[in-house]
Amino acid sequence: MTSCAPPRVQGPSGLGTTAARLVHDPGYAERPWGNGTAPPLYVPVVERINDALADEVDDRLVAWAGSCGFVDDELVQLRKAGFGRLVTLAHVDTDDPDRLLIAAQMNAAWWAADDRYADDTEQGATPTELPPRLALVMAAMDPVAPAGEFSKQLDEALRADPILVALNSGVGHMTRHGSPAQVQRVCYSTFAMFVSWNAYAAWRYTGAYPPAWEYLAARQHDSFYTSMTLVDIVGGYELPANLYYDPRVRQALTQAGTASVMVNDLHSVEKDAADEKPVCNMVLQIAADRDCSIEEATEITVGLHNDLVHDFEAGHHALAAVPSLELQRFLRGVRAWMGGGFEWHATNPRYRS
Ligand SMILES: CC(C)=CCC/C(C)=C(\C)COP(=O)(O)OP(=O)(O)O
Repeated sequence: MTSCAPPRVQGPSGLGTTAARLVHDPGYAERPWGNGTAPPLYVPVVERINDALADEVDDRLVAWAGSCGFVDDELVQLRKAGFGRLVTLAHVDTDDPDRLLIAAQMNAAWWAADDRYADDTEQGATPTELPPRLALVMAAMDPVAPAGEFSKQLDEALRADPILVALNSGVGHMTRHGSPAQVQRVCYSTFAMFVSWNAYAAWRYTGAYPPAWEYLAARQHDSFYTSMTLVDIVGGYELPANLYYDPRVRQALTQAGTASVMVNDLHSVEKDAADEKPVCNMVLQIAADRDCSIEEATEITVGLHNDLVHDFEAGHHALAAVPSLELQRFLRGVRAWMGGGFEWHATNPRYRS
């Protein structure tokens, strides 16, 4: 019997991968951030800044959000957040605003769910309501099979909340551009992310916050890995599932996703600490664990971030030997996402205290 599975990854490993650290790759740079007092972050360089394209995507995003039921100040805040700008910085292998809109819609909707259901007490997030809300999000993203009289009430619930409408609509748009395997990849990494959100909710509810190692393990699934699942759909090609899930590729992608979300934690310390139920954050968990200052915990988090990026870089170099154009394009796309994600956080009003 012949197999139609793509070849398993067999790039070099071992010494060659660590040697990559010794050679400076011009695709990366040390960048100052925040008020400039913390050590610099080692990040991929930004490959594209195109404000006109970003504005176009943001215009389309805000019009779409209005059609999902977001109103007035919510639309103003959405525009200000600049998710169109984020995806234009991060997804550099297309200039097509309709494809970029897929990523803008999904990121805006994920962020809205995160703020309103999980993190932001002022916006109505409560730990005890989170799990059932997330169960409905899953139904909005991955249609529940028709169930006679029970479907009517479900449909009403899915239409009653703009976040659910947005996630349903965003997946619909993604489905028009991506294959079934790609779409389910996005859905299931979102659902894994929700397990971490539920863990944070339990920690915030009991007040028994996790040690840094446990938070970091949860953060791997609640990271920009989820955003990076969109790289090939937005780019207009498909990385086959058996390459996407190859352990060495997966490790590189989780390193990239976690590194990028450490950039978020570094920029969010004040915002996360200020909530009446403080939001888990690597800097805050390290400071609590080690009874050290925020400055020291920041330095440790920067070190962790930089190690993750160096490890991604080494893994990327090792995987360069794999004869798959899609894999090479995807890894370049993930590298670009990290660079664009850094630029967005460093320049976004959401993270300015
Ligand atoms: C993939 C994605 C955008 C998921 C939503 C969850 C999310 C907003 C992040 C992974 C970013 O982390 P965090 O919730 O800490 O973000 P803010 O600091 O509130 O911007």
